[in-house]
Amino acid sequence: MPNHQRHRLSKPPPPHRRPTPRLQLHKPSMVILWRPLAQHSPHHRPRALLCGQAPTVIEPSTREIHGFLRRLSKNADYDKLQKLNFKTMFFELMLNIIMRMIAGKRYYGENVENKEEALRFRHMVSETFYLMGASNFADFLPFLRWFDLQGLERRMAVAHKERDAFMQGLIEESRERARNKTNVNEGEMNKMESKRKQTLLDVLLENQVHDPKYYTDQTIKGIISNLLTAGTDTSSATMEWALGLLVNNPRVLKKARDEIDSIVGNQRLVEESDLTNLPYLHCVLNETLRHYPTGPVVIHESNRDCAIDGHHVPTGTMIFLNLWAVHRDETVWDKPYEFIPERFESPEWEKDKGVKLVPFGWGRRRCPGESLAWRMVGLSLGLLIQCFEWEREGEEPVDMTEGVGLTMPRANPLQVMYRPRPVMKQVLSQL
Ligand code: HEM
Repeated sequence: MPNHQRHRLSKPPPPHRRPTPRLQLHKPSMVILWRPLAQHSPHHRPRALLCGQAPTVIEPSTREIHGFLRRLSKNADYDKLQKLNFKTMFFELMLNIIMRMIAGKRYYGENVENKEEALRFRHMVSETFYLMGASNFADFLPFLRWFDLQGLERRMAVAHKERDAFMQGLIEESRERARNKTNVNEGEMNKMESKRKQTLLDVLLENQVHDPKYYTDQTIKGIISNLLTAGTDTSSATMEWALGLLVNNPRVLKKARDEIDSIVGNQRLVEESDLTNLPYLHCVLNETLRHYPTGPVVIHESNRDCAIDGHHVPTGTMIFLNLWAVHRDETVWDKPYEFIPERFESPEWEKDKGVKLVPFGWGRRRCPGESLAWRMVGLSLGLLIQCFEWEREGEEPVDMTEGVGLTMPRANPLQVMYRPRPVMKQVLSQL
């Protein structure tokens, strides 16, 4: 940790008053500690929503990923490698998956139902993500807020209003559908239901009926916004890093493909239920998230006095945890800068799980979307490996420079050579 940051830690109290250390962190993992901090409410949070609603999630995401494969293979040449610039492709894929889960809608790519609504959504997303990553001088010198020199405060207010109106529109639509459902007879209802799966919004509005004080419209809008902002960028950036790493490491790519070929074969596509039988793919994802944790800095607050590395940390201290540094700590990892998925194959690794590798954070604020991320990213990556050949453009490795942003974006869009695998031609033609 740089000295200018270290001196901000308060001095440890005398040994007899030192509390037992609660956070066991390696040196480079601590960045900044300071206090005090505005209290946030530890109110009950509906974590179970992401784990418990699996059936509504799986099917739309699989369909969405199949659509993505179709687009990649449609006009591709099976005999010749061609260049592919991913630009925002994975980001749009993840947004479509998550919006299908939330509201049964997709706003990117082919067959978008409501073009005008899609345009509004896309504008809202690009503005939100821009503002999330923008550096506001007023955060460091609060009096500057009065002048709003960068115009960010005004833009944030406008964006918030637009987002709120958009989300409220989705809530009203879902509410209207629920109302119609209660007004039709059973036969008609079965027909309607077979067309449309229950969405997360439907579930949240059902909860509102039972617990209106907690599930207000405001809370529901907050939950949706949170899922959209926390779940899309992180997952799509992980996909981009994973594919870049694989293209730069053909040995690993081949091993992952051999595993898929031997377990799943070439007569059908990888399915979500296959993921548990593909341990090497799992290792590849672990190693990707070790190199590029797409939530690289996690912010927690100490809820009681504790000690970190001998320094007293009082209650209410805001703690910045640098996961990127934890994952590259030479005292913890063997050859931390090399891409070696095999390191997660050793039985030793089982003991260190959740201690050395923490891309989803830990504790009660740990990422609630972890299992969804594993399924979305694991399935997408598995299918890309199964269906296509991937190579770098020339002799030079794919550029892996890290850009600036909250979720460790690439500095430059991922650009690789690809072609559909001839052995998968029949399966791909049926998509
Ligand atoms: C590879 C993909 C992902 C990574 C690396 C990731 C990583 C993280 C990390 C590091 C945190 C902070 C945890 C902490 O404070 O200890 C977090 C929080 C969160 N994540 Fe994820 N995440 C991913 C995907 C998702 C997905 C798919 C969703 C849901 C759609 C999601 C929803 C959330 C939410 C709502 C929070 C905030 C939790 C809170 O504040 O208590 N994440 N994520």
